[in-house]
Amino acid sequence: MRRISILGSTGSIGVSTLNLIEETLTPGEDYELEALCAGRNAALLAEQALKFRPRVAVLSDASQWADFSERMKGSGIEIACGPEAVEAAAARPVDWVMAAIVGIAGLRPVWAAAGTGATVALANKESLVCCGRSLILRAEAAGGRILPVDSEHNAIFQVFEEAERARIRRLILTASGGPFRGRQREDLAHVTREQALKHPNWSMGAKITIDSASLANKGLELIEAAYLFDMPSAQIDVLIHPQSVVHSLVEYSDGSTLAQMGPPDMRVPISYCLGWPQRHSWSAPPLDLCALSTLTFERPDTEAFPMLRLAREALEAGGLMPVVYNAANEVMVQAFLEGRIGFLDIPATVEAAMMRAQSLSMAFGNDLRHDVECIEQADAETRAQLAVSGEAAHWTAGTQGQAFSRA
Ligand SMILES: NC(=O)C1=CN([C@@H]2O[C@H](COP(=O)(O)OP(=O)(O)OC[C@H]3O[C@@H](n4cnc5c(N)ncnc54)[C@H](OP(=O)(O)O)[C@@H]3O)[C@@H](O)[C@H]2O)C=CC1
Ligand SMILES: CC(=O)[C@@H](O)[C@H](O)COP(=O)(O)O
Ligand SMILES: [Mn+2]
Repeated sequence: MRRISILGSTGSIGVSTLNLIEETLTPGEDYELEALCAGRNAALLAEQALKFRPRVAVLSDASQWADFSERMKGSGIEIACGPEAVEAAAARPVDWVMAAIVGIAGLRPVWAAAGTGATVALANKESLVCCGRSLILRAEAAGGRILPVDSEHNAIFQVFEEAERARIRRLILTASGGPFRGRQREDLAHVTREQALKHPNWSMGAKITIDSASLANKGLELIEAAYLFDMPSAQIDVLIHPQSVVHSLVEYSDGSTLAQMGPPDMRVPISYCLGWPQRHSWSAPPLDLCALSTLTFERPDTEAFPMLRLAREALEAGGLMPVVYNAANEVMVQAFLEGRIGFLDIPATVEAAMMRAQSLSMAFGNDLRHDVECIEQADAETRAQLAVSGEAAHWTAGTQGQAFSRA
């Protein structure tokens, strides 16, 4: 019997995880649910809690608390509210946690879960990008481990032979290219929120979908891969693969390149994490190779999509620069989703934030002992500066096309 918690249960990954659990595991026999946590969707969290009956259900957003507690009245399930309650729920001892809160809001809960010794199925890439290897070391020190849910990293994890590490030439991350693949930079100035939210292959939450459109998602994934697999930037490549069937590859020095393939369905990597170290059977849709037309690969255009180049620069700068990259991106994605800025303001502002961080020397050094407080400080400082500067308006003036340079 395994004890399971799901952080971010009302989101795209959270719902898929609950669907898989419902299909393949028997409550009370195979698993019991410890915690379900969500942000502000009181109706869905209450529905999930009443159906799956966790020990505790936690909503972060206090403005939805009255609605949530009303829906949970008489259920006998412990309920709680606020970010601290989410963190406390994540710290409860369990065997397996799905970490699927979006963005930096996942940082403290992921850090807490990693400290319990649980197996943490990590979807929340932003927390790993900010923590670096310290998150992995924390999980291992507590007797647990981090398993990658992100489809590319899950693919690499499936074909990465640790004993052959010295003979791994490079990791190749695949990227769909998003809805604007093939466009020139100038064509991106006036793209709309609705266009950016139309991912060609995957159905996902809004933030990651915008990240896919700007290639910031692949940028975050580049950093994620470096930390997860302890590989230098120079040994990680990105290729555009518009079909999203080959989820990533590992090239060995004997000429073999191993790939993991599958339909673009997150239940595949989630089930791998759920079953690990065994495979987990479910009604998985088969990959119909004959129905595929062609599988194509091309180099990414980092002129039109600078977020990939900036992520590599953040990774190579080290220290807290990935925190700056992530924080500035989160602020700008939210502003774009709210219609306050244009698409090209995202990379321009992230680049400006990184240049500022570099000039303040706030983000340098390769000290991997990041603790949550220093990450939060760098995150808050980046956000505060963007707010003071009126986001894009001030930041982008005069910085278009200027290269971020390493010290
Ligand atoms: N969707 C996908 O296919 C993939 C997602 N990922 C990663 O997984 C993570 C989740 O993505 P996705 O499921 O698409 O996102 P969604 O936007 O669909 O879901 C986000 C989840 O986080 C919850 N949440 C938001 N803020 C808080 C908070 N402050 N405290 C607690 N919970 C909060 C939301 O709750 P509520 O809705 O109630 O507000 C929701 O449950 C992201 O980091 C993403 O990059 C990685 C690979 C693929
Ligand atoms: C499903 C998944 O893992 C996403 O991160 C996906 O990779 C997004 O697609 P892009 O390749 O377009 O970023
Ligand atoms: Mn991915």
